[in-house]
Amino acid sequence: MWRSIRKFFQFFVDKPIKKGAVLYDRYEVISVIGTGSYGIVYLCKDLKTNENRVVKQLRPSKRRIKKEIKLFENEISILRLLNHKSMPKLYDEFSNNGYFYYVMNYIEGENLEDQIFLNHKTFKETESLLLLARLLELVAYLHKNGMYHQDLRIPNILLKDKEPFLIDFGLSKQIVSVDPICSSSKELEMKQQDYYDLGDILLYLLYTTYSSNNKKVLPWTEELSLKKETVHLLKRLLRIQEPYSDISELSADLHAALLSKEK
Ligand SMILES: Nc1ncnc2c1ncn2[C@@H]1O[C@H](COP(=O)(O)OP(=O)(O)OP(=O)(O)O)[C@@H](O)[C@H]1O
Repeated sequence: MWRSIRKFFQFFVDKPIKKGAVLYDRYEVISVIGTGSYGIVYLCKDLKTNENRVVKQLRPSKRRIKKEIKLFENEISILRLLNHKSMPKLYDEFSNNGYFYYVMNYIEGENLEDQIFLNHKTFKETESLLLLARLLELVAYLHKNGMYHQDLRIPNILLKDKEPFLIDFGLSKQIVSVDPICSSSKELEMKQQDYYDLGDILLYLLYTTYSSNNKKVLPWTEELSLKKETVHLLKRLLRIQEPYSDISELSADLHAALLSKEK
């Protein structure tokens, strides 16, 4: 009962801002390009520079919830630290009448979830591993700089001409390491969470070519016909076997899988 009242309330309060409205006297709304659990994302025109920008607004229904404001602020503080062509660049942040916004560059790609489920895009084994290798480079950049994404999922990856971009840093963490050589148990835990999520993404990609009339659901090890190196990689990513504790080991196994012949 309370859930449906809350949903009804959110539906009205979270109505997106209309096309043509100008935010902060500067960003003209062109369209809504995404809605997530805590943000509404607009494509806007920056009237000062004439360039397209993306403005993310904290959902109005969440603007009085401390935890949600904290997540939004956390995302901004992580974006401020990023300096990578395949990750968003923060341009501006503002609040207006108690609503919170930040501004980033527009990445013209489509998210991987829509590509798979709406456009029915498929990825063969080698293509899946190659995409994983590109994602691993992005994760390596974050980890090297003491940042952990912690929400690597298919809706948080945009693909533009086969190049992946990482977005949605709301749950990301930054740790200033005391010892640059040895990572603390917290760092290791966060690292392995990102690796696990990469394993989950790889499994999504590999299942795009799977079809069967079999009504019985079997484990992925039986449903998918994969190279033994890919199975080994997945088992370690998904912690079925000893999890990876550093990126060089993971990277070596990924390259071994890429180099071996497809079944
Ligand atoms: N910089 C960008 N350029 C282009 N599209 C973007 C950009 N940022 C976000 N989007 C689009 O908006 C959607 C929602 O963005 P985002 O994941 O940041 O919102 P969210 O509310 O944090 O979502 P979630 O429910 O995953 O927490 C994305 O899936 C993507 O399609």
